[in-house]
Amino acid sequence: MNYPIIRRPRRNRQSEAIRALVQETAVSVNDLIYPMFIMEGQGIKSEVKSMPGIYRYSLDTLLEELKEVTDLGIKCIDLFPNYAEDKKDTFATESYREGTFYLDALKAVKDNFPELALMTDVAMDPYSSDGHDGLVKNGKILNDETLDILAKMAVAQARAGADILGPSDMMDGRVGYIRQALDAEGFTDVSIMSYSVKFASAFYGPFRDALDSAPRFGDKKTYQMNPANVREALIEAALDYEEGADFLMVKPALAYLDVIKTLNQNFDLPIAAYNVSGEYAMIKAAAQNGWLDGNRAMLETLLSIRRAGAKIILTYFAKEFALLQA
Ligand SMILES: NCc1[nH]cc(CCC(=O)O)c1CC(=O)O
Repeated sequence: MNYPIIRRPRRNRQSEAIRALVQETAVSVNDLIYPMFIMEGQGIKSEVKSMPGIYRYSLDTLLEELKEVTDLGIKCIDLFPNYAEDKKDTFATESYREGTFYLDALKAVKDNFPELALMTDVAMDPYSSDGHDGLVKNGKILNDETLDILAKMAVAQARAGADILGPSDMMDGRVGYIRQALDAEGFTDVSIMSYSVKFASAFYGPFRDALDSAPRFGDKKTYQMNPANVREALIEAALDYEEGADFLMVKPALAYLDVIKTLNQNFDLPIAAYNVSGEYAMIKAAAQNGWLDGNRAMLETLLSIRRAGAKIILTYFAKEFALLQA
């Protein structure tokens, strides 16, 4: 046969060395934020059932774990508190009261690991007896009344040493409101990574197990976005940009790679994506059953999120990824 093949893309795939030369995207441990869970107590390391390899720590065991995590080169963690049911109330009072185990833990983490960038979540759900991200009245989630609580929470977390605050509540106007509250208290250097485009997703299930924070009634569809929408994502992102966010986040990641790409093309701020609990659980479950190669699926997943345009990935795989590189 005499058909002339002029362009042979396979030439650029013929060896490991050449493949490395032409590789367009890479994942580095520098890109990763490791979400971790803390609870009150001592000597606790309790595995989250739906998230194999992920634990709820008490402060003492968390500090031990952080030694390992930081030695592996992880530079940022996002610390979520698990509150006992009897500490929760309508107003999420524990989220900003001085001397709570969580705020004290933030201080301790910062004292012990001053180089570590410490991120926190700003939303009412782990502290709310209604399990919602905002204040509930007569079955409705109130927007403007929630902002006051979020601002108190944000200032308390900043005071405790948080470097990056992650408003994950999806109330309107919260980034600007929190920015103003932080600046008024002198925390002009504390960053805001806004959960700008957060969808009402089934993939948060395991996280809500970890924190016992599932909504007690209804769902989150009046504040989290409809998974069908991407043009609306531009509105949310533009508002957060104007209100002073330092990073824009898309959450979840895998079912929303097009949204990540759209944001990356339209905004010059660093784009983050949250590879959420359900996305982690799916790969873990399949790997445990021997249905796929967990490490390869992890690497491919992280790479796809970077390729879509996220510079930063919040992922429960952070430690495993770092261990593989080490
Ligand atoms: N507002 C709280 C919050 N912050 C991060 C997640 C989910 C993270 C994950 O699934 O890994 C949630 C849950 C939710 O909105 O219901």
